[in-house]
This record gives sequence, C-alpha cells and structure tokens, in this order.
Amino acid sequence: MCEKHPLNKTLLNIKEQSPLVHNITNYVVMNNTANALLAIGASPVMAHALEEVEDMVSIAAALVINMGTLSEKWVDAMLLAAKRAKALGKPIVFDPVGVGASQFRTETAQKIIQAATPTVIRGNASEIMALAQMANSTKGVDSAHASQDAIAAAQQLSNTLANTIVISGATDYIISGAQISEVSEGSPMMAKVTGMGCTATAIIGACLGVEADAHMAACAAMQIMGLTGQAAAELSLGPGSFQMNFLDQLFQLQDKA
Ligand SMILES: Nc1ncnc2c1ncn2[C@@H]1O[C@H](COP(=O)(O)OP(=O)(O)O)[C@@H](O)[C@H]1O
Ligand SMILES: Cc1ncsc1CCOP(=O)(O)O
Ligand SMILES: [Mg+2]
Repeated sequence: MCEKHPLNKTLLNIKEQSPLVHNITNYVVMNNTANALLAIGASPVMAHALEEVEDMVSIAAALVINMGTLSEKWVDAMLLAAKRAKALGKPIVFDPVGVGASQFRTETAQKIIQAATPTVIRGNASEIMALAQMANSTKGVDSAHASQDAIAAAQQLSNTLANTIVISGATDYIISGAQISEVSEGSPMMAKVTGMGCTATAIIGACLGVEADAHMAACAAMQIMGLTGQAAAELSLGPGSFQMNFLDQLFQLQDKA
C-alpha cells in the first residue's frame, strides 16, 4: 500500500509551489489535463513546437510526454525535449498511449525511452505489456488486460530501465525494482470517459515536480486519482457529470486527504 502521509505533503507542496508542468500531449486530452493540473494547484503549459520545447522544458519542473496523437514532427519535438530534460536533470513522465497498436507507436516509444530514460512510465496493462514485448494486443488506446496481468512486464521494465513503472487499472501498481505499491481506490466510471489515464500521467508530472522520490511521487499521484475518481463517481449520473465532478473533487481534495 502507498503511505497516506506523503500524499498530504505532496498535495500541499503542489499548492504552495505551483510547479510548471510542460506537456507534450495529445489533442484529445489537452484541455482535460490542463484543467486537472490547474485544479490540483499546478501550472500547465502545452507546447510541442520544435522551436520552443527546449526553452520550455528548461523553465519547467517536470516534462510530460504523451504519444496519444502522434505525427513525425511531434516525435522530433518529444525526442528534443526529452534529451534537454535529461541534460538538465528534470524529471520526465512518459505515457505510451496505444503502444503495440501500430508499428509507428511501438517504434516511437522505443526511441523516446532510448533517447532519455523516463523517470516514470505510466500505462494501462496492455501498454506496459507491449512495451516489455510480453504481448501485442493493445486494443487501440484501451487495455485488453487486467492490471495484475502486467506486473511481470512492469518489473522487467523497471529493472532494465532502473526507473518507476505504473500500471493503471482497477488496482494500480507502482513498481520500482523490487518495491511494489498498490492503490485500490477509484471507480469503473473512470474508464468510461476519455483521458483519465492521461490525467493520471499529468498528475504524476505535477507530483514529480515537487517530490524527488519517483516512487513516492507516483504513489501520491495514483492516490489522488483514486480518491478523486471515487468521490466524483458517487456524485455523478454518468460520464458527463463525472467529468465535471472529477475536476471539482480534485480542487477540493486538499481538505479531505
Ligand atoms: N475499474 C476501475 N476501478 C477503479 N479505478 C479505475 C478503473 N479503471 C480505471 N481506473 C482508474 O482510472 C485511471 C486511468 O486508468 P486506465 O483506464 O487504466 O488508463 P488508460 O485511460 O490510459 O487506459 C487510473 O487512475 C485508474 O486507477
Ligand atoms: C481516444 C484517444 N485517441 C488517441 S489519444 C486518446 C486519449 C486516450 O486517453 P486515455 O488513455 O487517458 O483514456
Ligand atoms: Mg492511456
């Protein structure tokens, strides 16, 4: 289990420091993830132009790379930003959206990981299994597997890359070498709106911006997602009101944690 105390501390630090989170992310979720970062107290910027990603990452507290809607120019920008972040010692969180569903996505994910090992990689079970080459049955951007099916793949990746791997799903697993933590809060409603995984990744970025221990940061972020999703689902009639309630509950989470 993840510790509860660091969650309070991390939330407070985000509110006090308002870390700038540089996102190179997909068209589907840009608005959702920027709003989620604002609701939690972080400061989002979405920037993917080759001409500016190096400047942007140099003033950011963390870099989020999300390959949801790829094109060739974006890949170049992701590689440039990742290398600059690494050179500056800035944390990187990578969301390999849909890896395994196309050759382009698989090759891009490999290039990004080789260019600069991400501090944290967060994906659903199918994505983590595809990254570790233990399965190739990603159903587009949604998972075809349960999160526990990807534990061995995540351990293999974490050992090879010496980083933290998060498998999201009904239970989230945060894996750093031999260390494994679980988060079981959340709601099935979270899989009924697009962008919840991308939101989790963006919030990991905010947590990495204020917390040097990557495992702790990822644990805090997944707890934030779980507690918020659960509270929002209780108030919601369906996916529409859930999206609105999720943001409101995220904004109010500080008092509850
Ligand atoms: N059945 C579920 N029960 C509880 N939480 C869930 C469930 N499905 C997804 N979540 C939560 O939704 C968020 C997104 O996870 P997931 O759906 O696996 O990502 P993705 O959208 O990338 O496929 C995570 O915070 C995860 O804990
Ligand atoms: C539907 C879709 N298609 C390309 S990116 C994207 C959003 C995926 O977001 P998430 O993985 O967080 O559900
Ligand atoms: Mg996803």
